[in-house]
Amino acid sequence: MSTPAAVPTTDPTPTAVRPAGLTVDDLTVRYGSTTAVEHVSLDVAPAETVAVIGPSGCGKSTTLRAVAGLVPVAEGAVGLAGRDITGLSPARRDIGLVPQNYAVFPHMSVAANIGYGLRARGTATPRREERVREMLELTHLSDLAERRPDQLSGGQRQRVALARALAIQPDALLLDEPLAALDPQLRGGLRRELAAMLAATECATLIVTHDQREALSLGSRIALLRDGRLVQFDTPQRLWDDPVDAFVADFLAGAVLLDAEVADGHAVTLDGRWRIPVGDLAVRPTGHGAVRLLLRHDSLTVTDDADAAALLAEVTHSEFTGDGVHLTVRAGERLLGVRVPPDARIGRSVSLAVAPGRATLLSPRA
Ligand SMILES: Nc1ncnc2c1ncn2[C@@H]1O[C@H](COP(=O)(O)OP(=O)(O)OP(=O)(O)O)[C@@H](O)[C@H]1O
Repeated sequence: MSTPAAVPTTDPTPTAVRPAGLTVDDLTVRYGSTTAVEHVSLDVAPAETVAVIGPSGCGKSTTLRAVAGLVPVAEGAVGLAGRDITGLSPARRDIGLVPQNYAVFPHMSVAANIGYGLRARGTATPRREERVREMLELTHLSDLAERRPDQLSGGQRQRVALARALAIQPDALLLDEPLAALDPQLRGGLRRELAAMLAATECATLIVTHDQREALSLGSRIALLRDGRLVQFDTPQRLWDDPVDAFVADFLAGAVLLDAEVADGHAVTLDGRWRIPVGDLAVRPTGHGAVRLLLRHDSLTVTDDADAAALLAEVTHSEFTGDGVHLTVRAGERLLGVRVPPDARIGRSVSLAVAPGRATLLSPRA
């Protein structure tokens, strides 16, 4: 197990004026000739949790590392609690970091691990012991205070790392894939526990994950990155309901976003190959013109070949899911998903219709 990241050794900043939480302003980070993060801006209010999400290599960890001061900022600024911390060393940032492998000191007890940052700051023993007790309680580790990390489960070690990061009462908490190393069976329970623990803190929390479910359930807002750039920064609901582009729709919800045109009571899409009666759509257009059609996994059904509004599509893949079969079909250049009952007799092509009220029309994005 690797050694933990540097822990702040200075006294906390006076708390008189602390207007803002964490701000990342036009951040660019380069590793030599590789630009890992490009012009990313986001903010996290005190007591808020923002999830940073995106495909592998999109710059999530780099964003976190730049906020922690572990990689240099090429352009832009990082602010915390009303001060510019861009040029500060990691130790002077009042930030608690839980790195990807939630490293803890293997030779120290749980309690000593949690109290480490406080000791490094010279916090008096009675206050330190009180704070360690509070953190043990918050993370449900009181009974394990004297154990060493190798006597703990993965989930318990993760809680020690979290408790240690929170013990110093940081202004910001950074969590890099906090549940990634855990068994899938453990993750659901720990996700709920983590949400409860984060709700009990006052710090601005930035959590990196590549798990859509984790982001949707833990973040009050989500920053979605692609190729080092911020694609959308919004509430989970708005990302779900109104994705800015097809990438966001697909990444977060496995949904498909098609450009469409409304004319003569139909939404026409896929280069005119599919004319969907607007009465079948969840949101009916008020006028004519360009719209976007959002299709989710339950938006389509297989219909009769004689259905005039049907779209003929070629089946490219079928996957048994227990309660049904998930078909991937090709319509022109686009791949769409449709669920059918397990006993459905499906040939090499299918006729698709919109399940009434299950596909949504969105306004075009500027
Ligand atoms: N130390 C480094 N030196 C050079 N390039 C790096 C370094 N660390 C990361 N990169 C590159 O920067 C880009 C962003 O990497 P980063 O680790 O931030 O992505 P990520 O979104 O966290 O990925 P993952 O989900 O796989 O952990 C990638 O192209 C990566 O290869």
